[in-house]
Amino acid sequence: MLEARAVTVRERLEAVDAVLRPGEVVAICGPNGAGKSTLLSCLAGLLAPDAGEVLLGGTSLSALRAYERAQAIGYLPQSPEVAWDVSVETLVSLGRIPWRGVPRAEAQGAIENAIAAMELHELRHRPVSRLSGGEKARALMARVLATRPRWLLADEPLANLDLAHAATLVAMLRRQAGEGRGVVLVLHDLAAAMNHADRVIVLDRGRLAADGTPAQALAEPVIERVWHAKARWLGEPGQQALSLPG
Ligand SMILES: Nc1ncnc2c1ncn2[C@@H]1O[C@H](COP(=O)(O)OP(=O)(O)OP(=O)(O)O)[C@@H](O)[C@H]1O
Repeated sequence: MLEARAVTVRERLEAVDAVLRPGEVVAICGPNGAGKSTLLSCLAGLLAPDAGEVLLGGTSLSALRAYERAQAIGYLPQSPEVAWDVSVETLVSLGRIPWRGVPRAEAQGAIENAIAAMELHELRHRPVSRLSGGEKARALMARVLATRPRWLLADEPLANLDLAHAATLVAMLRRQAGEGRGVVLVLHDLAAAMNHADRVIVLDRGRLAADGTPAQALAEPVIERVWHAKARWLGEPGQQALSLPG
């Protein structure tokens, strides 16, 4: 389990509690500035809370060594920077850094699976500087997958993807959850959260506003209270769209 216990970051998060379970796809939603990225960074162990703590399997993240944390938790930031202009294949292989000492064949298998999962075969030798925004996003997700972490934390992973690649990514994340990994996604697209998450956490001005099934946490009255929008859900469960008044 990955647990946020009364996590507080000054002026950004106020005593947020959340217990995340393996096998679940959890969406973190909320308006701009609500604290979503801040919470995800705390869960990844990249930002230390001012108060409260994050526990992984009962152990405080701050007590783990950096490589142990990196083996367990894969993190895709909202606007990732790539420091060196390496090829896609090299970038993906950087996901194996936390696992130094693991047999080469196992590492290569993880890299090949990640390249296949993100449909990057044709781009594997291309320098990162010559990728489109969506291609780069897929390459960076493949780097996270190559680590084979128990937890996949991604900030707006669908933002740059076209329809088909977004569907591929959603299916892949569901498979990861089906294999027992925990998947935590910051999503602005409330329909994606409604249709694809098992559970939704809503933040509002640094506080927990709702936590439950998508139907509970993204109910129309919650959307009105948190987003100040009179929206209506249309369509069948699993294929819902959000209609906003013009
Ligand atoms: N490094 C920082 N130092 C101080 N305050 C910050 C920092 N980064 C973000 N903030 C502030 O903390 C609050 C929460 O930011 P955060 O990025 O977590 O929001 P978010 O919900 O992810 O927003 P968005 O949807 O716009 O990406 C915002 O008011 C933001 O201005």
